[in-house]
Amino acid sequence: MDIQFIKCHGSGNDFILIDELTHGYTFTEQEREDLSILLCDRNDGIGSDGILFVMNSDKAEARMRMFNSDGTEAEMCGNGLRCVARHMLEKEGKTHIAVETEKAVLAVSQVEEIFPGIDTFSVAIEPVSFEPASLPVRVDAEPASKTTIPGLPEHLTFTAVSVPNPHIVAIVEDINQEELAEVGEKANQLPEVFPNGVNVSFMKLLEKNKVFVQTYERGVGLTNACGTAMSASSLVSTIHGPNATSEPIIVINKGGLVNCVVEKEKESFSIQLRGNATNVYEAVVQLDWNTRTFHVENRKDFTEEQTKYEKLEAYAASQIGGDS
Ligand SMILES: N[C@@H](CCC[C@H](N)C(=O)O)C(=O)O
Repeated sequence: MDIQFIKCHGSGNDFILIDELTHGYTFTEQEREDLSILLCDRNDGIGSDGILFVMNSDKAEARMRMFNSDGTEAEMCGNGLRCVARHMLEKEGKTHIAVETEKAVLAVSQVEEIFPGIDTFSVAIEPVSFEPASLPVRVDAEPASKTTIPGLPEHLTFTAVSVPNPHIVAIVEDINQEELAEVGEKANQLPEVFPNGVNVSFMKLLEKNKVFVQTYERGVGLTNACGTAMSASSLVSTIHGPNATSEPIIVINKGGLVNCVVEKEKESFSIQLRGNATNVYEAVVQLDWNTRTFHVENRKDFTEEQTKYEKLEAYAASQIGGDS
């Protein structure tokens, strides 16, 4: 079978985008899981943090399903949704549309550049909930806000929030990547606390409305950036940190930067996540389903986009010079 795909990224969180809608692919659930494990492999596959499947929707211009590199499906993916938004906006020739995700139909649009030369896309991150059952998380504190978590190091306090995939965020003085990896792994081996697993982020407050976030992603491990984690962290920084709602919060990450705007209406929160959606190359996977072997053909690189993105990357790196 030939499968056309686009290799793309949001803040260096990289994906294989497969448009089932346009190409008329009809994968089974098992095939989507198998494709994710096979193609995302960084040693023997194409290598990526996950696969974005673009599908038909009765409620919106398209539906996005996101599978992590271990083959598990996530409720939501912020960086991935920007890539799907770009793909669909270009396809439809529009500046704003809606995309169906597992828990909500979300508005996506092209907006003002967050960095010179970087086409920028904004996606709504909702529903947002601190309700422990929404992650779920099982701890004594309800909601789990700035609390220690049994099984995780006692010097760290976490706030748990679903956006709507599950996140815990700790505000730290300095980000220790090795510790984040250990805590992330451990948190995902605590089914009595996190029955569905959890994405774990460390956030360093850099200055008012500017933070640095790194994430251990459920189903993947440490990634360059996680869009929903940066959204969840921005929200936490308005509650337990100095940052403001209704103003852009710059989130520096290992792969670049994004802006998050946290909106509060009565007791409800929603977040706008704004950032790049960069195409790296497009190609075709020639896959033998029987032997589970494949090779990639007809690769076309989007070199100009990469060059522009390198400037953003260099700027972001300069903002976190001393951190791991
Ligand atoms: N990197 C994504 C989130 C992907 C899903 C996550 N690993 C999960 O299992 O919840 C993002 O940009 O939000």
